[in-house]
Amino acid sequence: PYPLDVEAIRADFPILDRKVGGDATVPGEDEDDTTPLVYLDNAATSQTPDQVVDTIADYYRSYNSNVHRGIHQLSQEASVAYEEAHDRVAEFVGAAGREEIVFTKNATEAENLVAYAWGLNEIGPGDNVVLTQMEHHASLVTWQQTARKTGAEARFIRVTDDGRLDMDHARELIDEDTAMVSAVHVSNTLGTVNPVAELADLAHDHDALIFVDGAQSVPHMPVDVREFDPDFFAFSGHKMCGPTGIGVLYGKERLLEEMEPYLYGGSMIRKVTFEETQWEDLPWKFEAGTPVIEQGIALHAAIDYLEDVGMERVHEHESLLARYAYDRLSEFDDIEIYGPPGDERAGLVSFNVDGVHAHDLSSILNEHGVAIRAGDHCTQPLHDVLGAAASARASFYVYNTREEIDALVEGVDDARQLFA
Ligand SMILES: Cc1ncc(COP(=O)(O)O)c(CNc2co[nH]c2=O)c1O
Repeated sequence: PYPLDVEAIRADFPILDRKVGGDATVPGEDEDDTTPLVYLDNAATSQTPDQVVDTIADYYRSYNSNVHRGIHQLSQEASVAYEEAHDRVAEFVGAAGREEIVFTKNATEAENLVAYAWGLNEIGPGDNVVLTQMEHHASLVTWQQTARKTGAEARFIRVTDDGRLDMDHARELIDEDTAMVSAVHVSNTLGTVNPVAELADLAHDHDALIFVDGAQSVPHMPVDVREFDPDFFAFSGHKMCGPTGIGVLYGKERLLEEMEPYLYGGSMIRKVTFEETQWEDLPWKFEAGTPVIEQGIALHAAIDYLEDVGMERVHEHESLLARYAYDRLSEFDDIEIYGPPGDERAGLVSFNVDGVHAHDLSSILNEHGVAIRAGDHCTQPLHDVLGAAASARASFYVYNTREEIDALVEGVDDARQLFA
């Protein structure tokens, strides 16, 4: 049995009834020799339930308007919905309120916002920024380039052979010259869940800030920033049943208040004269121009959907699938699985099959209707550490089943036979 009602959840995602392969290019057309879709690429992007799609359609059908309280009913309705979406996100991650929640277009932009609006002004020669070897490019490249521009040193906490952070090395690297620690909460390649509370304590003990990348944690487990006290925290709506085009930056109000905006224009101002400009209150100061209105309202609906399922149950379900996938793939002695053991990881498994390039494996799996990700998962330096140019990654969500993992394993076995 599963900790959640998978069949009821699957009914909310019509895309999961898709047939792929054969000559079906769109549903309903000639569906001979096609196979049912098995969607196992959720770390890249999740699917979107009817409840969220309906929310988007309803917005455009009945109260689409620009926000910031135009003097007409549609704008009032859209403004309230957009502002309340910030309140809902704040509640979901344990923030104090909407003034600590900035909507961006994705998690990558959230990282860049802090690098530009805080990093370029606060980091200088002699400082260092401490990252980890398992960072996604959204944080690794952003802080690597910020260090380069400011004359600071970029340091990288080592990953151990079983895919965990080397915390002794972290204690060595984080010192009195550390300005920022930027660490991924859950690795999108290894599935490792990092000790972010311990990292935050290390940073704060040295008067450094910490930015935690929550893109792979917020969608998959209960997250409360009050439990690990990050100064900044980022995630994306499209990985958590929401639409593309929205990310979230959580920042401590005190820090966001002190920071200068780095995108200027309408909506983010209170008063403009030819000589000077006064900024709008938080969080609007960091939301220049027409914001991600529909996306914010849809993210609110996505959070309602996930909370209705229950984040504890989401986490339990994915842990069960991760263990099952890890155990099934471990049956083959020519498969290398990256990251910690099956019972100590988030809901994804990256691996390689001896003699089969990840891209070839992915295309063979596609013929089986199985969608995984193959490549470097925007963690190229980590793949250098792993000694692999690419890896295959299966990643799970609330609507996946053990039978879908069996289909994955069957396709992997076919590929092994083909290339053996
Ligand atoms: C840990 C992590 N951080 C940041 C990002 C960036 O999120 P975005 O700004 O919404 O793109 C991703 C997306 N990861 C992936 C995107 O596609 N495959 C992936 O593994 C991620 O997994």
